[in-house]
Amino acid sequence: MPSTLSLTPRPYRSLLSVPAINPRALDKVPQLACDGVIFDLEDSVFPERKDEAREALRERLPALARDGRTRIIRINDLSSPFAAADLDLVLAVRPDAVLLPKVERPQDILFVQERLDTAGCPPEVAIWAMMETARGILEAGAIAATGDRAGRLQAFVIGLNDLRKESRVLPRPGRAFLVPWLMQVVLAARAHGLCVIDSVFNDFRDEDGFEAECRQGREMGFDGKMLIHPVQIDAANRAFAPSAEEIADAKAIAAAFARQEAEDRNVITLDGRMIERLHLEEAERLLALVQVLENRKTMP
Ligand SMILES: CC(C)(COP(=O)(O)OP(=O)(O)OC[C@H]1O[C@@H](n2cnc3c(N)ncnc32)[C@H](O)[C@@H]1OP(=O)(O)O)[C@@H](O)C(=O)NCCC(=O)NCCSC(=O)C[C@H](O)C(=O)O
Ligand SMILES: [Mg+2]
Repeated sequence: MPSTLSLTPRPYRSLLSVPAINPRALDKVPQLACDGVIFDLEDSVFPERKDEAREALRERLPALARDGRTRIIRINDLSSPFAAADLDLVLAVRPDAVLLPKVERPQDILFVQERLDTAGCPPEVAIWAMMETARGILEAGAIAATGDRAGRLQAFVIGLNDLRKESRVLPRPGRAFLVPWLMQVVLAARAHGLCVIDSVFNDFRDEDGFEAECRQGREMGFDGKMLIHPVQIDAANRAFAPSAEEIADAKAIAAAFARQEAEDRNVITLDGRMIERLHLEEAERLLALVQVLENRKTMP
């Protein structure tokens, strides 16, 4: 059974990583138009400053991004000396999700799930997993399956910096040699009803390169992209939102199936194309997302 959490149409077009140690970056969060914020305790925080970063989040997170945007805390990996205190923080401030880096085995998810469950953490606090090691990619299906039967796992996030480092695949436009692994993660996620977020793009001044990678990510089926800099937000929001053509097509499909003559039919013709009820389900999912995005625009 796919996770029920993932069936809620919540937009994840743009998830900005904000170093928990950087107060000026934290100050910017309320003004940013990203769909979610990943408050980072891992790679962007020097080991000697982990306590300070945790304290900043303990103090500031309750007031940050309370406007419906997703609040995620990325903790340090479970084998590090920092993970226990990071999890204590998660239990104290209860973000929408805790993001685990370098997940390699189902047990990594189950360990954190057990910790949250036994501490009485509400089921709405989800677990997200970074897929960024060779073992993690090879085990993607088994890891995704931990989200079944109302497990807390809700999303995968790709981490290409770590994956390139370990695999030694060179960074190249088009990511040709990485695409099979990325698609393996997308497929594993979808098989178990999870969301799936594409990797960061490091060269934040390269607008064309970033837009091309967002387009590619959308075509590959990702729900959105993890970002490192505010300048990347608008392009990601555009690329991962349904286009005007897609919205018009979804509305036409919904209207065609709403006609009386389609009432007892599973297959109809629309503009010379075969349309089945599965296309209606796709159209309804897309229109529900559009509605959520519209509502967000009108929020104060
Ligand atoms: C990459 C950066 C270090 C660049 O910082 P900087 O040189 O300071 O950029 P700018 O001068 O252009 O900044 C302009 C103002 O914007 C604010 N800013 C910058 N980035 C952010 C941000 N992420 N969130 C909020 N605000 C931000 C700056 O503070 C400037 O404002 P002001 O100080 O008032 O002048 C920097 O962008 C950065 O630290 N980015 C995030 C780094 C990070 O989170 N890394 C971890 C995620 S990457 C990852 O997960 C890799 C993955 O694991 C994998 O394996 O692939
Ligand atoms: Mg990483």
